[in-house]
Amino acid sequence: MYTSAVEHKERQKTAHKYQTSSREMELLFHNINVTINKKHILHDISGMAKPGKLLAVMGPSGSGKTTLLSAIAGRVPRDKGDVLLDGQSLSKPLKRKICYVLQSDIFFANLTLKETLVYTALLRLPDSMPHKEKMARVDEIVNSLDIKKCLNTLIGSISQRGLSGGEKKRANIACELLTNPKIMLLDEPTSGLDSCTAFSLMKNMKDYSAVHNKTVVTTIHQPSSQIFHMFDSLLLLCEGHMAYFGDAGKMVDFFSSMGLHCTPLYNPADFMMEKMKDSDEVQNLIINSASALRQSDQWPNKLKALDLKILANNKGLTNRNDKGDIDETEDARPCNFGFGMNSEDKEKGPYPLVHQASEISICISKEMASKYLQQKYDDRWPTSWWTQYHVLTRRNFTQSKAKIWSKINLIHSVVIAIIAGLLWFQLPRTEETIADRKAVIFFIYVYWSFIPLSYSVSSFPEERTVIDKERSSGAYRLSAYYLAKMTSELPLTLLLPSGFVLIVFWMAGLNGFWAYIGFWATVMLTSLFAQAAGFVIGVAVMDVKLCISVSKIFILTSMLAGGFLTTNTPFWLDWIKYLSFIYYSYHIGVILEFTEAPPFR
Ligand SMILES: Nc1ncnc2c1ncn2[C@@H]1O[C@H](COP(=O)(O)OP(=O)(O)OP(=O)(O)O)[C@@H](O)[C@H]1O
Repeated sequence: MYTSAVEHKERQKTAHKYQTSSREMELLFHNINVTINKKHILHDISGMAKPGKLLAVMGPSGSGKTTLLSAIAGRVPRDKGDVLLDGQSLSKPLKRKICYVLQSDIFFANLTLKETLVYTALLRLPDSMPHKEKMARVDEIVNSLDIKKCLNTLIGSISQRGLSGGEKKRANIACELLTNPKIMLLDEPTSGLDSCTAFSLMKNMKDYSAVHNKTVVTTIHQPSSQIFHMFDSLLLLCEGHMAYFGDAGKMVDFFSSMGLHCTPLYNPADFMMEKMKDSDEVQNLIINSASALRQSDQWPNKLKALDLKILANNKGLTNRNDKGDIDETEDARPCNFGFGMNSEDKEKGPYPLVHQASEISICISKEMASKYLQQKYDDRWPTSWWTQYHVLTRRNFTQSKAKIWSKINLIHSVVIAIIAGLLWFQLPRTEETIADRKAVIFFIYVYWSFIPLSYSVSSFPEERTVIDKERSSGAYRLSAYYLAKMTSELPLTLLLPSGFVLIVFWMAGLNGFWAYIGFWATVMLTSLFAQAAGFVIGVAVMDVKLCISVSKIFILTSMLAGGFLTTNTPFWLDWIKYLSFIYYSYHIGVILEFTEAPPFR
């Protein structure tokens, strides 16, 4: 995949073909209000971010930065407010144009960085894109983010060493960049990094957004002055209220206008944070000044137009959209507040704000209707169900192979099989061995119920965060994931019990070849059932500790009611055996062992 520079350039050219297939997008959010658990977190937050530019969202801890990004990405419901991409409201297909890089690094720990990126590319890039181009895209992102040297390193986890914190942050961003999003939302990409690594990461992002004309919004806690000067625009939040929105370079002037002066050579970011954590009076002063800024000439026209629209609606002005008589030939100037204005439109002069405001509903509905219908089918899933199933099976197998093929599992099963085989070694065909024969049969079924159940029960809760993250960016269907998971874990479920039955059955000297085949088949079915039961418990409970407790109750009850340990249950509890899957397996095993068998002496 990583070969000569010439080849790399060629690949970049072809990758570029897919990147520039559609134009880049401007993000506009207006009067965002969010309440979570009855707590009003965001109050009328507005702002915009342009292609090729970096918008930084800053504010003290708990001021609502993450909530704002989540609301823009459509992952947190808004009480009110609009999010517009190039003038269109945020629809489901448009959400896929946004990538949201979470603060925490959520990955499969057993995959290498290269595997992670390749599987992400295969899952999230469209089927129509040739495999070679997908790999070229991975190659390009790897070079842009400078992570080539750690491609073969495991992602790792708390208990297993892997990528460093900075490398994980880059890996996180790389996975999202693969889909060539129009808008990138980064939540605290530099948290936990030293200043040098943080600077290099932000520089990578700045360069990437400039070269590829991407719109980038990032939250950041306390940037160094070097990082601060990279920002094009700045949105300050103070306890969920807007404290500033405008050019990053003019923030100091804004504070000076309130009589809050930043001394030369002092980091403007530190200065601003100090002021926003100051007394209530200072905080109110800042919030009120930001409010006044919204009424001033410095406030962007596109945001003003939206303010006016709300004002017009509140005053009950008639909206032509309500009448349903849209004249498409009348004044064909773009109605999306100048987004994509051509020179002819510009000559016609600025479109009156009030006029723009009254037109907003019309443009959104007209443009959306056609675009949405067109995108509805194109953008629902990036890949077909079959691709998702196939790639997820491979990925899950790679991720779980350490667990599936671990030497410990293999040795553990062989040792138990040999011990059981020796304890019940070549049972003579006498009446005294009937109880032992039943015991060995029961033991095999219980053992191969317990093992698959205990593996599968914890796998969903462990993977849930990764699956949630991937599914919220629309990567694949749940059905594809579930079936892929079942398929990839089949080897564990079937191969080990096959070997186990082979050893114990013949060592114990049970009833001949055909009984062996029937016995093997029922052990396989029992294992599959136990695996499925484990998945169901895992999905239903989702808490690892609780899962283990519930699965213990389930397996022990199935065992007790299985028909071997208890034969004289009270009549009013006799029905319980029918709820035990081991009861059915055990009785089939007993039938196979004692019918059509040589007579007992
Ligand atoms: N599910 C929730 N229930 C109640 N309050 C919440 C919930 N989620 C967030 N909040 C509150 O909303 C406020 C804003 O949280 P948010 O995570 O957006 O802040 P932040 O600026 O990103 O903080 P930090 O910089 O520490 O990450 C906080 O006071 C937080 O306690």
